[in-house]
Amino acid sequence: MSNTIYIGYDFKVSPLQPATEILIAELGYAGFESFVETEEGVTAYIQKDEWYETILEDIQILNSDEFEINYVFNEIEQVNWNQEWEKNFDSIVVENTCSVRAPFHEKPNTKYDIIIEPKMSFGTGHHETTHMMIQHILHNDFKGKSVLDMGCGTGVLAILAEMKGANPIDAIDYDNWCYINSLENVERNNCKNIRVFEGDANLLDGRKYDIIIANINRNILLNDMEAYINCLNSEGMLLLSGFYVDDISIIEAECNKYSLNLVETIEKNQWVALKFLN
Ligand SMILES: C[S@@+](CC[C@H](N)C(=O)[O-])C[C@H]1O[C@@H](n2cnc3c(N)ncnc32)[C@H](O)[C@@H]1O
Repeated sequence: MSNTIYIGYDFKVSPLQPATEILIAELGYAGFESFVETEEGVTAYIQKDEWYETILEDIQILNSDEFEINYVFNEIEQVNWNQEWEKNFDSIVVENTCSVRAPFHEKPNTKYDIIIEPKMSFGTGHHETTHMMIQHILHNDFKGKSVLDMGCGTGVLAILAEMKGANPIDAIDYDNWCYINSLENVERNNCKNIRVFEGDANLLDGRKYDIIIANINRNILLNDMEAYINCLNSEGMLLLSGFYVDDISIIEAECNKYSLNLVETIEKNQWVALKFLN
């Protein structure tokens, strides 16, 4: 499997707000996946596979007379999420119950304490989607359940699933860095019930799970939904994130095709995480 190549756009925005906020929202709808706010604007990342020549043509704010927005962009072999993490330095705590921190942070007083060194992988808990998926996992019973974490990144969600009693757990990511990083984090957190695989939905043939977790993005989820649902047990649970409020209807319609019903929505800064039941 190859490493994920990103295109990074460095936007300089004047005046900064509300233009930066609007720009991030518009870029998110266009398929950009990660954003790092800078002193002068924002750096936005999109996977090269999702990128096309005219991607900025529909970004309305770039044509606004009220703001001046300039940008440069280039191809990046690997985004160093670790540097972004260290820039953001703080550990995070979700609902006073689950912390996600680096080894150099002080041990917090939380029921679930996850130690992550993200290196080049996505999943430190700082992103809205990871945060909301952690919330869904905290709210649900994982004891003795078989779990699939698709697009595991750092392995953070699989690790929390094990801490909540899930067994066995399969964690899959198509990115080589994420695969290796998940293996390291699984070990770092003394997890015993997680198997990590490098690959995608093609690995799923024949396996069955009580709970499937997938925080990826709208297009991949829509593309691979059938494969996920084929390996979900009857009365299983599907937790999905990596997309926006406006995408709920298309994701819900796809799940309804397989008789899965939307039962809970968590929303944060326009991002959502959905819980479906079979
Ligand atoms: C938004 S990150 C989520 C990481 C982590 N699960 C979390 O919640 O923080 C999405 C992850 O999915 C992986 N990914 C993207 N497309 C995939 C695919 N088709 N199959 C498996 N993994 C994929 C990426 O490499 C990335 O690590």
